[in-house]
Amino acid sequence: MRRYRRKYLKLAELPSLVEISENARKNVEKVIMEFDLSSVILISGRTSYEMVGQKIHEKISDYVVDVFYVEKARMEEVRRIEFNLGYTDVDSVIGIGGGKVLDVGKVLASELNVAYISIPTVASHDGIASPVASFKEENRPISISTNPPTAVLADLTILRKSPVRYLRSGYGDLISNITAVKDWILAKEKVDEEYNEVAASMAVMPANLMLTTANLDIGNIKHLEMLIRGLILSGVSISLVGSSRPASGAEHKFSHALDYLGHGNGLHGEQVGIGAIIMEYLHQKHYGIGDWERIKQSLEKVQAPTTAKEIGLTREQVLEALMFAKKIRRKRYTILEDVDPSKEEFELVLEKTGVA
Ligand SMILES: NC(=O)C1=CN([C@@H]2O[C@H](COP(=O)(O)OP(=O)(O)OC[C@H]3O[C@@H](n4cnc5c(N)ncnc54)[C@H](OP(=O)(O)O)[C@@H]3O)[C@@H](O)[C@H]2O)C=CC1
Ligand SMILES: O=C(CO)COP(=O)(O)O
Ligand SMILES: [Zn+2]
Repeated sequence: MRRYRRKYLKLAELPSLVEISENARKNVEKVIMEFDLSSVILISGRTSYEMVGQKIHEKISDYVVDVFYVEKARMEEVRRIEFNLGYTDVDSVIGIGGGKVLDVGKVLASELNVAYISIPTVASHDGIASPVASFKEENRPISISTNPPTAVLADLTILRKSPVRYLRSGYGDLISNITAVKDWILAKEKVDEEYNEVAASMAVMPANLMLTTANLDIGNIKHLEMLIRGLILSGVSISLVGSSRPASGAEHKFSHALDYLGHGNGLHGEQVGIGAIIMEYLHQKHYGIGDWERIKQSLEKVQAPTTAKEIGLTREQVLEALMFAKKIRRKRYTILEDVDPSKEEFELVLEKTGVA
């Protein structure tokens, strides 16, 4: 009898409202009113509050019942806020900040079962609109499933002024969807995994669009808008299938391995960008599909790192992480499971691609 495989077939919960504009920050009160909210918890970081949050807070102070600063991406922060809230009536959480703040806000809103408004002040990965939070517990990275944000307000004026290293990281996370989706197709073909064409297209098309954009410059408002739209679509593709499958393949296993081993100083998107060069090379070599040089050149174009050294990694550490990556999330079938590359093969890939 045929196995029931439709694990992704369920009613997807998606953000109800997404605004990407140069003035999105000015529409927070409008959104609060649209969703008929009255008791807002504001979550921010010290810097993001000073740079962005304070002004928004002043405008919506009638609705805000409490403000919390997030220091760490940990469950302990969620518990601290919940403890301080006690039995306060809350109908929404607004997160204003980087990934750390947005992830804590996401978990908090999910636990309180209230609306969540995500206002990114840096865009370093697709977590700005996804139902995934990434915490570090006892020095180990873990991915937690949450509800997706109810609304995402991405203000291009704020993001254009944010530190460019984070935008470059966001670019790496978007580009990494190219190898993530190749791995998903591989899993469909080799182990009959359920595949969702709509989610795959949402994840990979914006990445391909960026790869083919002439004179790519993420400081240019139009290109920045494409990047942010791509990251949001990537997050929504995850919501659509209830799994990070469309945006996380072998290149993410490599990044998780680096985090797990505590190697280097790269941001998530920097690590998966380099991972994408390596995995694209392997796809090209073993199945004749892909163009690793195009991925490398596009990362270079936005000045994102393409070598191990740039993110504080030695060749040995990269090799260790690549071998360790095979042990991460074994059920997610990727090129690592299909080819099971040896250390010698990885050494060759690092040399050929110039990664290390
Ligand atoms: N959910 C997901 O899918 C994923 C989540 N992650 C997680 O996300 C986190 C990393 O997120 P990331 O955004 O890279 O880093 P952070 O959230 O740490 O934010 C980056 C830094 O920039 C500061 N900052 C924020 N906004 C501005 C601004 N507009 N101008 C200047 N400085 C600013 C922050 O200060 P302050 O905090 O004081 O405001 C912080 O020091 C990690 O916890 C990681 O595990 C990583 C990958 C995927
Ligand atoms: O980073 C992510 C997608 O870009 C989330 O993926 P993970 O489920 O691998 O943490
Ligand atoms: Zn990612």
